[in-house]
Amino acid sequence: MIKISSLAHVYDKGRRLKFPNWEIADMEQWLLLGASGCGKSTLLNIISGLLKPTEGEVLINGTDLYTLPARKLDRFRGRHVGIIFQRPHLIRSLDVLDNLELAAVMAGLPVDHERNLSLLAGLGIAGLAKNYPDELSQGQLQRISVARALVNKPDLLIADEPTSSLDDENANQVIRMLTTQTKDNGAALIIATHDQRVREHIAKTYLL
Ligand SMILES: Nc1ncnc2c1ncn2[C@@H]1O[C@H](COP(=O)(O)OP(=O)(O)OP(=O)(O)O)[C@@H](O)[C@H]1O
Repeated sequence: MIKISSLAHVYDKGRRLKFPNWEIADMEQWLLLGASGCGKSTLLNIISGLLKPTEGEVLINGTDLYTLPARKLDRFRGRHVGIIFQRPHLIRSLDVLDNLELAAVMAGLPVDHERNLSLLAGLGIAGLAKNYPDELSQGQLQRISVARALVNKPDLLIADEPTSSLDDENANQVIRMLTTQTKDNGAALIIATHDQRVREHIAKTYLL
């Protein structure tokens, strides 16, 4: 279960961004909606352990994220939270499979080669395992980001506008992958989006 309470954040010279309390039960799937600039990416960064909020708490399975020392927090995030950013962040000098394997290594987990290949196959991109990021389209990179976020079987998968660069067919495939893979892995899912195609698939909404 994920719980945020009394959260607020102030960037240098910025206004105070305040976030309503939120409880996400195991395996629940949520949309995070709100107008541009209202703080969706900020909230996702806070929940995923990347940005310490000015006020409030984030509990993931009973662990209060921001009481952990930095190294423990990094490791906790690597094991429990999968993140898909607006733009894919892949290591250019590593091929696709090595990028997936790096996610496990960084979290101190063993590499599961078969699982990584089957994640790629599930997204229809098994043939790209040995390609380098520079050789791939935006849509292919986005699907690889989805696979990489699932490598460590996270409790929570967070996706920030995961379908914005995809055509209908690829968007549908990614939404299906996100919703079914998170269920199969017992993970909760948060998707921040403006994309109507995603809104049709997920019932619960947190509005900022
Ligand atoms: N690193 C930063 N430093 C200072 N201000 C920031 C920073 N990141 C975001 N902000 C400000 O905080 C507010 C919320 O930004 P955020 O990116 O979280 O909104 P958002 O809802 O995700 O927007 P969008 O839908 O356009 O991506 C905005 O006013 C933005 O300018």
